[in-house]
Amino acid sequence: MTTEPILIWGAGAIGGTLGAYWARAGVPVLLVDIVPEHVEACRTSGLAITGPVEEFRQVVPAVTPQELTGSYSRIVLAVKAGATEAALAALTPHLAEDGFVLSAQNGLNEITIAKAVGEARTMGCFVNFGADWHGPGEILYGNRGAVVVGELDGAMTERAREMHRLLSLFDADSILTDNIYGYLWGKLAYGAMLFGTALTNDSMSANFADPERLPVWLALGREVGAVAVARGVTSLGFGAFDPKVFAPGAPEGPQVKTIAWLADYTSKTAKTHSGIWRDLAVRKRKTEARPQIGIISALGREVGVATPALETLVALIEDIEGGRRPMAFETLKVLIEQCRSASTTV
Ligand SMILES: NC(=O)C1=CN([C@@H]2O[C@H](COP(=O)(O)OP(=O)(O)OC[C@H]3O[C@@H](n4cnc5c(N)ncnc54)[C@H](OP(=O)(O)O)[C@@H]3O)[C@@H](O)[C@H]2O)C=CC1
Ligand SMILES: CC(C)(CO)C(=O)C(=O)O
Repeated sequence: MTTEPILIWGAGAIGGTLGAYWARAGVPVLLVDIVPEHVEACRTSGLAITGPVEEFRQVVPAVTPQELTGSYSRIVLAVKAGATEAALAALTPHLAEDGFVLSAQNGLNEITIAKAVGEARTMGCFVNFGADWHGPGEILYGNRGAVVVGELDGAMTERAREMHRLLSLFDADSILTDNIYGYLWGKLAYGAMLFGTALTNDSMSANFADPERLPVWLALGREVGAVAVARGVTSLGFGAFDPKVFAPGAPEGPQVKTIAWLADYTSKTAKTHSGIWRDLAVRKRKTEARPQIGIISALGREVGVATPALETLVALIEDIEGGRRPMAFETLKVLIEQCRSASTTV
């Protein structure tokens, strides 16, 4: 068994939680993060994991990118999508020739990573557990959620099996898949809806439970579903969320049931609001809207699929980021009205 640490690049909500669990299980880990106070807390007093799943404190070796030396064969990338390129520039000199970067992120960062380090040095991962970085050395682990890993080409390699074994130490229900892009597209359908919930200050669950907002969730699910199908992706989900119900021509009944399930599912977490909401309302910073949601419209255009609701969603999020619109129902209402009138004209 190798004693070389797994490098976790970005030790916030997702990377920090994985790192604390792995370190506690005796897996050698080294966190890399640009927040010096967080790095200092992790390696001295320890990283405190709080919340309903489990509470513990774990010292985890950690460095800033400037302090890092050496070459590593396994790098888990867990920065927000907007930081992916900067992180890749800094990590590539530390990636072994025969090593790989595993993206523990939302969106299709694997495409960017593969361009930077090569497809053969990229592995995909779908993470759907909920966590929030609350301050240096403090992470709320709000709920368990799907963890799925796989090679981009679906091959069942030894290294993918090993990452699955390691991820299973974090969550025993982790899955090894031959269709990681299917899971990533499934999360994009849910993720687009999460961006919609962040247009207001209401919780994810309150958003999904409100019948007035239903046309938005349906339109976003259908647009992502249409692009996925046109690109030949077989989307996969989690729990009772099956993104295939949003495929073109699919009946509305199962779609409505899926949103009702999401209202219930998102009511059972200590992380009541999405990471997007947190970026806007708490961290006061740009979200992953353009790299995570904008890319769906760009990929849709390539195959002749229009995505008007997704485009308006990104514009509204960017208006909030730029201080041009409030985080409030009146902003979501713009999208509700667009989606309502589109569904009556079809
Ligand atoms: N949080 C969640 O519940 C979930 C998140 N995800 C996805 O996981 C990914 C990570 O999100 P999350 O953990 O929430 O984000 P966080 O902001 O909590 O953590 C990212 C950490 O990486 C740091 N960072 C930024 N740029 C760099 C860099 N160049 N090098 C090293 N560290 C850097 C950040 O610092 P700083 O804050 O100063 O930028 C921060 O400490 C995202 O794609 C997100 O959408 C997926 C499922 C659930
Ligand atoms: C809601 C969650 C945690 C997925 O369950 C997420 O992906 C986010 O906050 O962006």
